[in-house]
Amino acid sequence: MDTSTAHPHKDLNTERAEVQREPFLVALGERVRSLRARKGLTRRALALASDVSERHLANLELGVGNASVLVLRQVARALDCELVDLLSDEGANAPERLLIRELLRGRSDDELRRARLALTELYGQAGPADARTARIALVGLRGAGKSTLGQMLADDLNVPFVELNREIERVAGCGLGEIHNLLGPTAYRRYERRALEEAIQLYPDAVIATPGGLVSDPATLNLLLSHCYTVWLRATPQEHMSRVIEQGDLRPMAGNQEAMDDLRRILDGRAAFYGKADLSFDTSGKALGEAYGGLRQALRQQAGR
Ligand SMILES: Nc1ncnc2c1ncn2[C@@H]1O[C@H](COP(=O)(O)OP(=O)(O)O)[C@@H](O)[C@H]1O
Ligand SMILES: O=C(O)C1=C[C@@H](OP(=O)(O)O)[C@@H](O)[C@H](O)C1
Ligand SMILES: [Mg+2]
Repeated sequence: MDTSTAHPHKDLNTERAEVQREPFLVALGERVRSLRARKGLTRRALALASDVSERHLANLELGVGNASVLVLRQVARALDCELVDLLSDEGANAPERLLIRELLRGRSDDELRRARLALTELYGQAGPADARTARIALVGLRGAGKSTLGQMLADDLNVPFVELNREIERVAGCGLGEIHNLLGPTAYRRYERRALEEAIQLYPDAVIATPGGLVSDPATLNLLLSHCYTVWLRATPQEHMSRVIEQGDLRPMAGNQEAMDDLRRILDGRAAFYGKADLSFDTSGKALGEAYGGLRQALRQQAGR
């Protein structure tokens, strides 16, 4: 059937453009328009200020085309907002978020940490202060000694030792391998959070060895920091690697240099997050017994345990 007689060519194109408009680009365009209106700028004025043609800007505002990141950055600068404000509704279109962000702007890391603690308190997410030191959680990369030193510490303090990996398997009803391979990383993180919530409920007094990747989920990290006295067990990348190999995991041997580079990158990427722990303890260059003695002493001095 020849539809072109029923629908003139131009209408078909318009219709197609309507159908094909990508909702994300439409929302992006609406945010640009709304930010521009709030500033009281005409499209022409914004075009001038951002050095983007009026036509290009019109397309952007209509959600047509796909503006480059650099063009978006120019528009954001001209609107005096962050690039992310164009991309997400959590930004400049929500007045409270905007006002809070303004209060936090330029603060030091320590000031931000105090703001986080105050918010944790305000939203009832903090555990009682004394309960926090009763629950010691060890964080760090594979081979840090979380399982080994954790078990020794629990025996010494005469409290249960909780290997969170086992709790995750219990919550999921299958092995870690199955969770990763069959259900994927998002499901894994969900089980990990649920396992930690349950462990906090079940064990007021314990030593918890956490999985190395736990710090990559901010909600789970918040939960951990607010309910446990946390200790980052540190080691050099070489020692992480040699300890893991010594435990019989020969996989990293295959491409040692590549595996070493990966390990370094993972450690670099996580260090600032592991660093949020209440205590950092360096295990490198120490025999196991010596490391344990040092950890025990640091806990007595810093946490009164
Ligand atoms: N100074 C040290 N601190 C911690 N572990 C050490 C040290 N020296 C040797 N090790 C060995 O390194 C391994 C650490 O592995 P593990 O406790 O399983 O770490 P994680 O649970 O953090 O992955 C253990 O076999 C432990 O005996
Ligand atoms: O560092 C990581 O990304 C991981 C470390 C492992 O835990 P351990 O640190 O307990 O060995 C593993 O269980 C986890 O799935 C991923
Ligand atoms: Mg372990």
